[in-house]
Amino acid sequence: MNICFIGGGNMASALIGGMLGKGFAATQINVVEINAENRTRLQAQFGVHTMDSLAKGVTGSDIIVLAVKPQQLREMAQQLADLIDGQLLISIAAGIRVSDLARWADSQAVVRAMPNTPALIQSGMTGLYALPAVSAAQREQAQDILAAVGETLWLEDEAMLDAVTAISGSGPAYVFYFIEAMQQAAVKLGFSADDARRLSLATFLGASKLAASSEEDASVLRARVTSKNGTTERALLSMAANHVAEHIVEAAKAAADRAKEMGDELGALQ
Ligand SMILES: NC(=O)C1=CN([C@@H]2O[C@H](COP(=O)(O)OP(=O)(O)OC[C@H]3O[C@@H](n4cnc5c(N)ncnc54)[C@H](O)[C@@H]3O)[C@@H](O)[C@H]2O)C=CC1
Ligand SMILES: O=C(O)[C@@H]1CCC=N1
Repeated sequence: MNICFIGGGNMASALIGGMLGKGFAATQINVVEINAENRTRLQAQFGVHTMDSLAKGVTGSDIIVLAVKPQQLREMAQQLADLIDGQLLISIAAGIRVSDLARWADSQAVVRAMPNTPALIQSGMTGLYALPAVSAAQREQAQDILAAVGETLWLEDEAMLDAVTAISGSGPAYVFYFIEAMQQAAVKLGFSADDARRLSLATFLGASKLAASSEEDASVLRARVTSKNGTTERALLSMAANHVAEHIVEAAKAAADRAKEMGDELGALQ
């Protein structure tokens, strides 16, 4: 299975790094990237073959992963229309609907996926949606690539991919934001930046692993930390008074709305 990435930026790099770590061979992967600096970085970091010509990258590829920005996708897909011959297209662009991509690329063999950057360490989460014309074998190819870098969730309703984008696609940024805030708190309480980083990261890792390995709901695990009239209770009361949970829900809703808005705006282009 030969795979061509078009666009070799942040998300393509995370996917490529994760795939190589899981046993894919660098010789299976071509990357079409217009930026020369990025091509040099990709070659040095992953040993993959890079090029700036779409035609060269696509030749001999079974699967094409579209990893450019949503605003760049239409032009690229329209160029691809003359170059492809039944290869599976996997788009990871936020918001862009499969029907629009199928129209631009003049192909029905299209899967829309929403991965996330922890794919780099095979700890990703990807939502997937396939057009009805995608064969079972092609669905399996998409599954093989994305399952290599983490968990997958196939959706029956494409609109739910905007929600996946808001939760797991953008989600790592929310978690990093919380880690940053914890580090700031630790520094304010007197720790060096290094110790603040250690304390915050170990706490996130430990709590995440505990939540993932437990049958209990997060609310139950939270209650076990929270002694009556103790320190945690004081912190959680402060968070509740500041409506932290509601703000997080609102933020994720804003992300989902933005995904839909991008789909509407960019999909309206012929
Ligand atoms: N960064 C993230 O966490 C996630 C991003 N995505 C999606 O992945 C896509 C890429 O996002 P990033 O990697 O963050 O962006 P990025 O800007 O890091 O990467 C895009 C790359 O495409 C290249 N490029 C632009 N036009 C090109 C063309 N015509 N031919 C070849 N290369 C071209 C750019 O030089 C750049 O290196 C977006 O559509 C985004 O919605 C999806 C999930 C998560
Ligand atoms: O911010 C974005 O638009 C992309 C999609 C999900 C994560 N990054």
